[in-house]
Amino acid sequence: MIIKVPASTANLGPGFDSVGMAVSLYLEVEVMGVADRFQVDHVMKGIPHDENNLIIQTALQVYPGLKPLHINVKSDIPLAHGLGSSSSAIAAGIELADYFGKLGLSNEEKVQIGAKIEGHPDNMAPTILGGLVVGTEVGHHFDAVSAPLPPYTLVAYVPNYNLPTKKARAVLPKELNFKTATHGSAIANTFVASLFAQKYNLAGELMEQDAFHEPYRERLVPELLQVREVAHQKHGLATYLSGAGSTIMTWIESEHVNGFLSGLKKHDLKDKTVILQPDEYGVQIID
Ligand SMILES: Nc1ncnc2c1ncn2[C@@H]1O[C@H](COP(=O)(O)OP(=O)(O)OP(=O)(O)O)[C@@H](O)[C@H]1O
Ligand SMILES: N[C@@H](CCO)C(=O)O
Repeated sequence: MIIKVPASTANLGPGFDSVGMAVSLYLEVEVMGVADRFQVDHVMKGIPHDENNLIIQTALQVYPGLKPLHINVKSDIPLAHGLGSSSSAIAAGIELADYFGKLGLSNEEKVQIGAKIEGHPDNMAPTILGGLVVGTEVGHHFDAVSAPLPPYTLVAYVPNYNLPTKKARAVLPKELNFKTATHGSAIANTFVASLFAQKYNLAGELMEQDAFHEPYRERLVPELLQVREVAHQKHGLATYLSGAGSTIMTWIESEHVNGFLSGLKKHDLKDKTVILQPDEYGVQIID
């Protein structure tokens, strides 16, 4: 059995902690068989190979009766770079638990469990459900609504430094004043409405008007404004900090991708770029 889990891009500007989209980079977990102790084969630096691995930790949390397994993990998702690697690992763990524990979890239950472990649902929901998802938890109940898939290619500019979510959340303010909060919320509301109405020019404009996190995180990822500037010159729809960073995401029509990539190089923005598409399927089990 192989569990195939997409990466995700969260926030999309003003949708802090509530909007995210699955994208076409993947984590694959192949179950090799039962074993005497948990064994996780992979080539990711600094990631445990035993029961301390996040995938196994999650599986054991969801189904404590899980017997030791030997699994092989392959991943294209860079760690701590704002592409939801931890949510993808957690989603894989939930699937392992569901499969071997015969738990029969619904997608909604999986999102609920994952969001609790991750702490916020904006990566978990699209990772599990696929597509572009808007969601929140109120009380102990999680609600997610899927929006139409946007007809854009995504260019991820992946700086060669990582940015753990914990560090990127530590620079956020503890409080916002009332005026900033209500205006930020109005921007986010109108942004979400424009996604559902498929009014992408308006969505693009509002994606660059976040008041909740980018103003505070810009100094951690100074390339954000530079990449955005190039995107404006090269027909990009919008550029935002993907998740907690460090990846900078640009939505752009496919015919303009090459021009944008050349523009980045010309402006000495030479870190890795990855061309992505929205993933509409979410986590999949391949028998
Ligand atoms: N495939 C994996 N196997 C085990 N642990 C993983 C795996 N992928 C990610 N992790 C854990 O998650 C951590 C990264 O989580 P973090 O929330 O900081 O960033 P991210 O999820 O990549 O980005 P963001 O949340 O901003 O989208 C890694 O340092 C590692 O501890
Ligand atoms: N919404 C989260 C995504 C990263 O996990 C943040 O921006 O901190």
